[in-house]
Amino acid sequence: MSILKQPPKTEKKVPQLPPLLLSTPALVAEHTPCTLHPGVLPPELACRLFYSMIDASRQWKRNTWWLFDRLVQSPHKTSFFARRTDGIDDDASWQEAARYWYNGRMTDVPPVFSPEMEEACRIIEQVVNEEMKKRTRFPLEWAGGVGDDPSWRANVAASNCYEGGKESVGFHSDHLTYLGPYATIASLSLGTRRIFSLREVIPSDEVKTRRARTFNVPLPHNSLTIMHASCQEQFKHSIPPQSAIDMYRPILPKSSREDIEPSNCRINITFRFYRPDFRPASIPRCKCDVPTILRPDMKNRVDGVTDRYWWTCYAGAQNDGKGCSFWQPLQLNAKS
Ligand SMILES: O=C(O)CCC(=O)C(=O)O
Ligand SMILES: [Fe+2]
Repeated sequence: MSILKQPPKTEKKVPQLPPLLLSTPALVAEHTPCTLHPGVLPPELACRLFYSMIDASRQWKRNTWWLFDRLVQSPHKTSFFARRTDGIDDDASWQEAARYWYNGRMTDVPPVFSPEMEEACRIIEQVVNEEMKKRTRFPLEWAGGVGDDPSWRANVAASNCYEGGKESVGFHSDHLTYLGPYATIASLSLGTRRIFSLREVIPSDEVKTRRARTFNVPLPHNSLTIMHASCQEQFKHSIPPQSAIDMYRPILPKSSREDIEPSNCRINITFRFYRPDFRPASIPRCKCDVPTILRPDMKNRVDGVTDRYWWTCYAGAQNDGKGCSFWQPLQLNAKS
């Protein structure tokens, strides 16, 4: 009896797609869960805010954390701010909130928004809420508490300073620990124009049929990028190093006694809304007795209703790389 051999299986190759440059707000909205808003602030305010953040950034620090058995440092400087007028109640809570920005490191009570940040924040809140009205809300998204105002508002901000083209941030999605699922993050760019890269994380059951594409968005001075709900669940983002950058030339001198100095720095301020139902007391602690972090299950996302999130140990980032195996699914009731 002869044995008939099956013909060898030919796996269909999924073509790799070249990076796509998204140079207009319409292209950004078409390909990503983000919107781009050029010239968002009055030019004089954007310039004043740039100068004040550059001055403040002299005190900012590089983030440090343990990656396996190596202590690593962020390739840019960073700072975290609390908006006292709205939100978390006491200094201890603010301190705990800031801790997540510094990879679990305990910090002093964070500084409050400067007058320029406050002025910019009010304008940005309006732009974000107008934009959110045009979009369908996800069931797990913040919809306001009982008797609460459901509009998006910023109660914290995190800021980064990238000096020159080599400073960067690698591909990541932001932790959802205090933001909750389907968060909206408003990201203001000031100074030197840099490229913002976005890449989708393809769910495990689709990797054989499609590939992720990198989208590159140039972010000019005084532009707002809104990372809308689902961006942290579906996409990773980064500011890649660049071999060449254009210097930013402010429209006004820093003071009447000074000349205009071009700058090679980019300041980024992300305005964020820490949800009242994701406050320190409600966040599980792991076996190391450290508050855990909340991550989306990006590879097994489903439909925006039954998506999964995990609380995981974060002690390892500050504890010689040694954490515990704590892992707990987030229990959520979709409000629709
Ligand atoms: O600088 C930027 O535009 C992005 C910063 C960022 O992704 C972050 O701080 O989480
Ligand atoms: Fe980020």
